Amino acid sequence: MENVFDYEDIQLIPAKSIVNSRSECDTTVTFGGRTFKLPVVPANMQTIIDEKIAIYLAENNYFYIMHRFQPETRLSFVKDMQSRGLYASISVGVKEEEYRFIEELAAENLTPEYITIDIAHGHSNAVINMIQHIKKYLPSSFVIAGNVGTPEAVRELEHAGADATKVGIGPGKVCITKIKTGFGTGGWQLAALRWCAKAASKPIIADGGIRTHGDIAKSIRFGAAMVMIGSLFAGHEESPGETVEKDGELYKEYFGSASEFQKGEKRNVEGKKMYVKYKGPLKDTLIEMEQDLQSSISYAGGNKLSAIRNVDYVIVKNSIFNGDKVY
Ligand SMILES: NC(=O)C1=CN([C@@H]2O[C@H](COP(=O)(O)OP(=O)(O)OC[C@H]3O[C@@H](n4cnc5c(N)ncnc54)[C@H](OP(=O)(O)O)[C@@H]3O)[C@@H](O)[C@H]2O)C=CC1
Ligand SMILES: Nc1nc2c(ncn2[C@@H]2O[C@H](COP(=O)(O)O)[C@@H](O)[C@H]2O)c(=O)[nH]1
Repeated sequence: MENVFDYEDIQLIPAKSIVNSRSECDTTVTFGGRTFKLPVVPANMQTIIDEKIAIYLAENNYFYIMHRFQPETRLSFVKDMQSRGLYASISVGVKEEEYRFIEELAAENLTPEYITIDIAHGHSNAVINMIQHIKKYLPSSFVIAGNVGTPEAVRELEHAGADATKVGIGPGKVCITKIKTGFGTGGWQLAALRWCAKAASKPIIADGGIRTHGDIAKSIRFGAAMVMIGSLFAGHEESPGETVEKDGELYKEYFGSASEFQKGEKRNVEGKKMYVKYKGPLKDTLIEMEQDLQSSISYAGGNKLSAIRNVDYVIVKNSIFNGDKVY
């Protein structure tokens, strides 16, 4: 493939501003029939989201996807969210018991508004069958399928009935797939996103590898409708991970969904654990993300997110950071 690059190799080129203040720029996005404040979703991982955070995000018009690692709580989670008048957005895997879970939801007349099929190698018959099963039992759920890293995979999952696909195999901060298997989009996630987006006829979620708020704008430029983020959302006051103190500083744990910490065993491990500096309240990060994205929109010469989609860009061969630290 020609033109392989990643987030840090790209700079978007400014266009004449049409706003008098960045606060005029609208960062909202419509995804699956609902409008959200930001085109951003915290990763559906156990150290990133729990029920309390899901409620906060839904109540404040942010998109969320609950993880699938406490399967016994999912049915009551859907009930609880919907009885509060909130949307329900859950994850499933592809094992046999997940088929029964979908049937159970249908039998109880519970239709989650969003269902994400969350497996490592989403270009598979296992995912295609699960998409079709969900569409048969819960036809009005919006189905997100992944993860994938090629246009063929996007087309096949869309053709099977997926309403959106999630792109990113191996670019994550706690991912070791690239090292353990030699495969994935790690190191060229942004180019893979562009490649997949050209083939897509439905929305794409860019998943993994976001290290700065500017990377959100770059994802939008290269075809993402939504951006899934793990590490930037780890380490908050509300984050579910364990908090530890080291040399007088607070840190919180962040581990991969395919790590031995998640799995409880050392089989097919493709994730690791790290400690992230304590960041304070989640609300502050969401506000900063919104302000930074408003600024991105203004540099794009517009007042809506869509302005970013058309900007020119350059590939900066030696990395935009020139050895600087991000913060
Ligand atoms: N985005 C990414 O880069 C990655 C994300 N993850 C995350 O880790 C979690 C666990 O993922 P996963 O292991 O898929 O989930 P599961 O452990 O639930 O596995 C799902 C099913 O797919 C099978 N499977 C898994 N990997 C492959 C493969 N490469 N080829 C064929 N079959 C496969 C598994 O069987 P068996 O275990 O017997 O092979 C199992 O039956 C998820 O949350 C996922 O998102 C993991 C790796 C990469
Ligand atoms: N290869 C692995 N990828 C994983 C694992 N757990 C989660 N993930 C993926 O990472 C992103 C988050 O990436 P970040 O760069 O924003 O931190 C997440 O959404 C998953 O797709 C894992 O164990 N192995």
